Amino acid sequence: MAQQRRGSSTFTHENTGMKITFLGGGNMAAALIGGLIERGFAPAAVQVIELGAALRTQLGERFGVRAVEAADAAALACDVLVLAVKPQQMRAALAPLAGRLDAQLVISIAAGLRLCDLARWLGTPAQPYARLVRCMPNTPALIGAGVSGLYADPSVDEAGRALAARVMAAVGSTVWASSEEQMDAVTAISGSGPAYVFHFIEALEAAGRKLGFEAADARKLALDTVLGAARLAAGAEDSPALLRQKVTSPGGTTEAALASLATAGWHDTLVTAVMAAAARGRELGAELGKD
Ligand SMILES: NC(=O)C1=CN([C@@H]2O[C@H](COP(=O)(O)OP(=O)(O)OC[C@H]3O[C@@H](n4cnc5c(N)ncnc54)[C@H](OP(=O)(O)O)[C@@H]3O)[C@@H](O)[C@H]2O)C=CC1
Ligand SMILES: O=C(O)[C@@H]1CCC=N1
Repeated sequence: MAQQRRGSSTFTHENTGMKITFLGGGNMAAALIGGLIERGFAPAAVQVIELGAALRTQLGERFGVRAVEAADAAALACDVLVLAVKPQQMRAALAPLAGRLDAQLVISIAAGLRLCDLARWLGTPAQPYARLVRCMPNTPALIGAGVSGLYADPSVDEAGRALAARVMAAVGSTVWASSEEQMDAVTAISGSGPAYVFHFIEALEAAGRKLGFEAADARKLALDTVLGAARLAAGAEDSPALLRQKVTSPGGTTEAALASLATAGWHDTLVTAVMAAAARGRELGAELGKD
């Protein structure tokens, strides 16, 4: 996998001339739109096609973007179309677009769905639409701290690949996958990953409550520990394993906790959980693309 540094340059419609439309305006689209706008992308260059009326109003009020119920000509007059509906909703959502795209770069952020199936659904029987990139972002994109995996259809040219990377780099760091199969692994590690970390924070917070802290203090202790440890690990030359050892005094408190985690099989349980997520991604792709 090739890694890229987090981008932080000003990214406006005026200086890129780029228009971006989202199909689906839910959690992940909102995180990406919020991240792009926060980093200087002009709201006037962003459109959303979203079925839910309440969500359309909310997106308009929150971000100042144009939100429409169906893919009208204005919505499709974009450079980048981001497919951000649930995998199970994708085929039906793409049906009204089939055969209507010409040069737009299509970025799918859907878990599991394979490029070959998206190309079929977006194109015509005679001509699948292959200007497609699979990306897997995560919700910290909302604060510009996401990480995204990308994999482009081999037919996508260098300009198309650079455009996809530019969009995702505006909301965090990027990693190119070397095969499409790796996208299910990215989904399992970093796409779903924030949920594992939030779950860990919940558990640390629950322990704080059990040990007598008020809710606010228990949360602060848990959150600042995760934040500080992640920042330390990100900036350190030492590996996470070495950093862990440096916290663990022989015969001390950390050793007692880590022994308890080892007895519970915590490390292997987490690895198994990530494998289950990757397997579910593969299964979704096979299930939803089978005909
Ligand atoms: N959430 C996450 O952390 C991440 C999600 N993803 C991927 O992002 C995609 C979106 O996930 P998420 O944002 O969580 O899902 P959401 O359900 O929050 O968002 C999807 C939105 O699309 C709407 N929608 C459904 N069908 C259509 C249609 N035909 N036209 C327009 N809008 C439509 C849905 O409306 P309604 O609710 O009424 O159906 C919903 O508001 C998924 O494919 C997921 O795999 C990727 C990375 C991380
Ligand atoms: O749970 C899911 O399927 C999506 C993909 C990665 C994060 N959320």
